[in-house]
Amino acid sequence: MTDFVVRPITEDELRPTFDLLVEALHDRRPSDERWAQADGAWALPGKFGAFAENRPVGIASGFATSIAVPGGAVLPAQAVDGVGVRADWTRRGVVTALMTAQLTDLADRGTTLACLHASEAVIYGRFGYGIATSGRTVRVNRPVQLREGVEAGGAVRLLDTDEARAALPALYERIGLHRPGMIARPETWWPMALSYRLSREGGYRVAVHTGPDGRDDAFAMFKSVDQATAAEPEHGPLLEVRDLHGASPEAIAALWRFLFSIDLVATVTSRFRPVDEPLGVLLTDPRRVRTTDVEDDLWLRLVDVAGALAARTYGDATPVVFEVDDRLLPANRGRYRVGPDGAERTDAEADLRLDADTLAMLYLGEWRASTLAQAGRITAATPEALQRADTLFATAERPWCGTYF
Ligand SMILES: CC(=O)SCCNC(=O)CCNC(=O)[C@H](O)C(C)(C)COP(=O)(O)OP(=O)(O)OC[C@H]1O[C@@H](n2cnc3c(N)ncnc32)[C@H](O)[C@@H]1OP(=O)(O)O
Repeated sequence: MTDFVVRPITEDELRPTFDLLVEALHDRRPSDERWAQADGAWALPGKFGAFAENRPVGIASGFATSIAVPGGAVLPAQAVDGVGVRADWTRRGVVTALMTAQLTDLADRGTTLACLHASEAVIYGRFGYGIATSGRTVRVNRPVQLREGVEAGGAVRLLDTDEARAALPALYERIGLHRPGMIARPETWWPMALSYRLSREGGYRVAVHTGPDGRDDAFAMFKSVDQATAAEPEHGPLLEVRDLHGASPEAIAALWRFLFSIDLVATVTSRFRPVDEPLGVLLTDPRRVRTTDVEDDLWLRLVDVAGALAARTYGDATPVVFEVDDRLLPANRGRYRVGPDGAERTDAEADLRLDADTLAMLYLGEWRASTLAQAGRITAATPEALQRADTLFATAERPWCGTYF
């Protein structure tokens, strides 16, 4: 018997459900001042609550965005930005009911994809989400020297808070969704991201690079973290870089050049960088760059499998027929023929069988079908069908999201 109901939340339930979410994530409820700074970013559309005796016991929140897929198409998507269940209501099916309501609603409204960042990797596979991008943590020990020939043109300037608020949304939009996995940032994303980070407490500063053509083409946020200890009082600060984006590899390299040049810094770190970012090879000594972690980043869910498969491009190989199982959205079940000319439903015999979460892992090009088959996630009629799938789904660049939500 269900002793809770799931429904879209109402205006006066916004703050109680936000409080519930931050407590589930072991954060503190926002003060009135911080809630005001968020400036309506926790908005009504896309939020389902679970209620017992009219009090919230669970929340699944999302906002509408779009996501770039291989080949350059940008598809309608929902970014699921907050899922939490009150501690005294966990393991009673609350999140299952919320995920079912949210995904069914997205399917009814014709949204093609859903995506999220997961607090734990064991939660979302059962709802058809799969790891679709990875992020690398880099640690760079100064001093470093860039190789001759690395872009040195243009200029970098620091923005004050008001300038950053005014400039960054348009700059991100102009840089564009140039890698599969990148998402559009709606207006409501920015206040939540900037208000705290750019405050005195948040401590982040913003650098913008202007290219030789006089146009701004890259930006980064960074903050200094004290590393001095009693034993090492002169240990220089660590520079934590986040949200670094550029319109071209040259613009990104020019911004790294600036960040590596800041005086007194001992170490530069950044989390969730693209796994294939060529940072080490910019330097005369590539060993100065260490990869200290590689983590799952964006989890993807194909809400409309036929629409999603038809929208991306594929490599050159003989077509493969996939049989997809989808427990939560049964309309997606069936066989799909995927080839260099596109993808469509078919009645032909299946070459490969897989679940919705595994298809999501393949979709942006992060994983090879043959690797997933080795892990028992794909059943193949022949090994050769796996090789064809590897070629069809391969992408030139690793997918990357680069936006935290
Ligand atoms: C996108 C984001 O916001 S990510 C943030 C997710 N939120 C958090 O991590 C906050 C803290 N955790 C929570 O709020 C909750 O524990 C949630 C949301 C993770 C899970 O909610 P619940 O209502 O407990 O999940 P529900 O009861 O529907 O469980 C469904 C299944 O998943 C399993 N499951 C759920 N959470 C976990 C977990 N953290 N670890 C292992 N298994 C889990 C359950 O055991 C259950 O399995 P079963 O179907 O085999 O019985």
